[in-house]
Amino acid sequence: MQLPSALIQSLQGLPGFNEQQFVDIHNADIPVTSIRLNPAKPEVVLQSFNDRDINCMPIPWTSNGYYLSERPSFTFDPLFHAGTYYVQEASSMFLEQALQQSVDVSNPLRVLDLCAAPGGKSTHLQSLLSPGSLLVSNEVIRQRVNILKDNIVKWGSSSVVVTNNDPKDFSKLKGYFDVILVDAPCSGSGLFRRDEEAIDEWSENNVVLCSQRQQRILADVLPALKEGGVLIYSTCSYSQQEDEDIADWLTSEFALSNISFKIQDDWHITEAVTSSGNRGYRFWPHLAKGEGFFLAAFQLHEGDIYKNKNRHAIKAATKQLSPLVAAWANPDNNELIQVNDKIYAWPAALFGDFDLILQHLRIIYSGTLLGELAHKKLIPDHALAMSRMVGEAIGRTELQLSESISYLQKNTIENTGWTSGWQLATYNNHALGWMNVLPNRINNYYPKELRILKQKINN
Ligand SMILES: C[S@@+](CC[C@H](N)C(=O)[O-])C[C@H]1O[C@@H](n2cnc3c(N)ncnc32)[C@H](O)[C@@H]1O
Repeated sequence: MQLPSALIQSLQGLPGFNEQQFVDIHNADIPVTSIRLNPAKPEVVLQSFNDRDINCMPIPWTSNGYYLSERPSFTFDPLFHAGTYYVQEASSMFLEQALQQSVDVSNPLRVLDLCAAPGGKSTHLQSLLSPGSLLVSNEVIRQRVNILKDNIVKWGSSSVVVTNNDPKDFSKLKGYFDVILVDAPCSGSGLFRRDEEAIDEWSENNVVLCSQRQQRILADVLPALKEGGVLIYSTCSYSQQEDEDIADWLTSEFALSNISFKIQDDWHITEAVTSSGNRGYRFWPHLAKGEGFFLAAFQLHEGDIYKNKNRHAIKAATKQLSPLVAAWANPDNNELIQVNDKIYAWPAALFGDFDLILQHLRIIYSGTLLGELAHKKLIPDHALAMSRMVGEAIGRTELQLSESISYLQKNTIENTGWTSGWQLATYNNHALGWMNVLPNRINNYYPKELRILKQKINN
């Protein structure tokens, strides 16, 4: 098995990582088969395996999980189809510790499993929740919902709703869930032992794309978490960008605090401490008996979920920029900000909201673009001409109808003795845009993309 060298490189120095042991275990071909029993169905399963000389060894971090000494044909086992057990990777059953150590499961809870297909963690959650609890088991990809539904049906509880929604749809259920599990789609390095083809699909670029998608999914679903509620995040990737970095991003962007768990030494789970001091739990296949897995949990504080509402991502630079802008604009009640060479005016009263939106959404335009800096001078933007902020000292030249049309067609305009310098072209006293009148010509600054393309009214 040829593991991606860029992956190996990126894991150097992580607690618990040992290159030789990691490579060896991937090449050792020791399949780990594990099942989780359904406590709601009478326990005949272990006996049936024993009858077939298959040993069942308890998985230490879960109450109903067992390693099997060999892999039987599940397809031809009626007990499998009867939903008496689920074939599930052992590491991911650590979810049980995360849930039981972070919430009181003896209370009825509303739980969302956001990325649920094919249903391993949803069936596990069903077994862990007390009567009166609700589990919403969601899968966004339509083709994967049926397998999820079939597994939920097999598990036999009636307090589950299976949904097929995009994460952001859940923001309508504001503050509704006590627990949200995001078992996120990821680059899948933790499953290389089971799925060798995944190695070819792995790339550093995909790790970056996955981590961006994980952030989007989390940001979309978080409004549905109740104050004091618990978010459990997991992946089957070893990459820090999808694990530790996401944990740090969550606690820096949202009013979440990290929850740490008690783990026993003989479980051989590695505690990953992030650069912000958050704790996550990583399963290395050369240490713990299972596949690669990472889990971290968080609790939402009371109050606004967006922690950084007052910690601006962007800083107002009103004082520094005012002298430069003063000749052009009168941005009273606005703060001035600079993004690269562009200078914007943002309404002072909305500064915090603009800043918050900027951090979470893909903004195309905001406030008023006053202009762009070139050689320490401001070149005014069309948006300023269209605003009510143009400074009173700015010259204005009233155009006739035909001149106005010609200006809007972005044609060259003859200088018929107009005052020189930057000024607004107006029609009926309404600003059309900027022009710069030079001794021998007029530069027409009407935006090219807005220009009237037709040359004559009737053609
Ligand atoms: C790691 S798998 C979930 C495994 C499942 N929790 C289990 O234990 O059986 C991730 C799931 O996320 C779903 N997914 C993919 N893209 C998604 C997105 N943009 N938003 C939410 N879920 C997504 C995938 O279809 C997949 O079912």
